[in-house]
Amino acid sequence: MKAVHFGAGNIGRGFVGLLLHEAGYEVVFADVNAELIDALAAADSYTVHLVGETEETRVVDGFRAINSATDEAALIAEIATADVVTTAVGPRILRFVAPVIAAGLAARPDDAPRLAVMACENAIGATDLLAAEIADGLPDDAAREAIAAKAVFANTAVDRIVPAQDPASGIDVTVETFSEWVVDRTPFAGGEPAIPGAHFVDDLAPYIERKLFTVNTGHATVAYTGFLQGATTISEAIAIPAVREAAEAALAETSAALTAKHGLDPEELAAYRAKILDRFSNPYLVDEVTRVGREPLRKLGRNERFIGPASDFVQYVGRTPDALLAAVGAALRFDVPDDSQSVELRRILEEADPDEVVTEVMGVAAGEPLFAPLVEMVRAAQV
Ligand SMILES: NC(=O)c1ccc[n+]([C@@H]2O[C@H](COP(=O)([O-])OP(=O)(O)OC[C@H]3O[C@@H](n4cnc5c(N)ncnc54)[C@H](O)[C@@H]3O)[C@@H](O)[C@H]2O)c1
Ligand SMILES: O=P(O)(O)OC[C@@H](O)[C@@H](O)[C@H](O)[C@H](O)CO
Repeated sequence: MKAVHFGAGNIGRGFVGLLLHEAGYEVVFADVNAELIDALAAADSYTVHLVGETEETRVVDGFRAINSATDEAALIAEIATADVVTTAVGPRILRFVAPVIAAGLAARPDDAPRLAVMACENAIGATDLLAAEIADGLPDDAAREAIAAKAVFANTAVDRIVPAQDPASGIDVTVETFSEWVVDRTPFAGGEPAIPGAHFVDDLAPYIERKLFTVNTGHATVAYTGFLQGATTISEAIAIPAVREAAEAALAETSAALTAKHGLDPEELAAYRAKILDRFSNPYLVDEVTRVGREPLRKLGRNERFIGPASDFVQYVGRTPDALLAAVGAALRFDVPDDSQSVELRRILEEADPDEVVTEVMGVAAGEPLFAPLVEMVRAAQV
């Protein structure tokens, strides 16, 4: 069995690549980072260090590595003969990997088993987005039908905290011990790929929303409020009482929305929240607030970790999500010169009208219940 995985970065090596390897796949990493690809190609194996209250190591070997910026022909040939394609490149990058996946699918024999395609990104419907990018790049409906017949696209939710790595550790990766990979079973119609580390479910929506609107809402709240308090890492930030309170309050709102919308059990959600806050406190992980807060414009989007649960809270709980609004206020103050979206956010806040920021950045229209309070948050961040 062979899997082609796009994005040999933190989660690519520390989670998706590891699970595919443990499932018995020969993993072919594809990445545009030449230094990383050269290091992977020159190595026989890399080690994943799982750190927390217990420590373990796992070795990944038998992989290959292809530079997707310079060796497209080799990558197309690999996709044409693979069983699985996964990505962990970031949602904004999916459009750039779509054409080569389309070419690999086109090169697949008509009688080959359908290729399982799963985008492992922090976004609702990331695989749908990838499938749409692939379809948009094709010349006509006949080409779209031919490609659709050769692939099965399944959405997923992936959860494991993998910080930026110390360059001194080379291609080895340090990760937390916790991990969860949930995949929508329905597109496979009974023929899901054999990945023992993945959990196939009939309805992904509650899982992805529970993950994104708890782990990632909490993480981002800790990152943005911690940044404002001068914290450098997530474990440092969550040790500050005001930061922890901000995260607990935001997650109380997201849990209430999840219960009202999906019927999730409040006690189970309380235990899930407690476990997640413990994961953020992991003293063995050095995870910087700048990584967790990266790309604030993406994180302030309509279906993302703040506005998504805030609008569900208004719709299903019927109240104003004050704690989520406060977290949005902190996100609007994220000022990191190395983060191009933070720089762009600062420019937008200097130049744009608050109404425009709410409609354009957050996707909330005038007249929606969240519009006025969000405009107030933007206005306050502009002074
Ligand atoms: N790190 C985590 O804790 C974590 C956990 C769950 C999900 N995720 C999600 O996984 C994705 C990747 O996150 P990460 O933390 O591993 O980031 P990362 O920056 O460590 O890795 C991304 C990799 O993608 C590569 N890349 C960029 N453009 C590419 C292209 N056109 N073709 C091929 N490769 C390309 C980069 O060179 C990099 O190696 C994101 O969507 C993130 O939200 C991350
Ligand atoms: O990857 P992002 O930028 O969407 O979010 C940053 C972190 O919250 C994220 O990478 C978490 O570490 C991860 O989602 C944990 O499963």
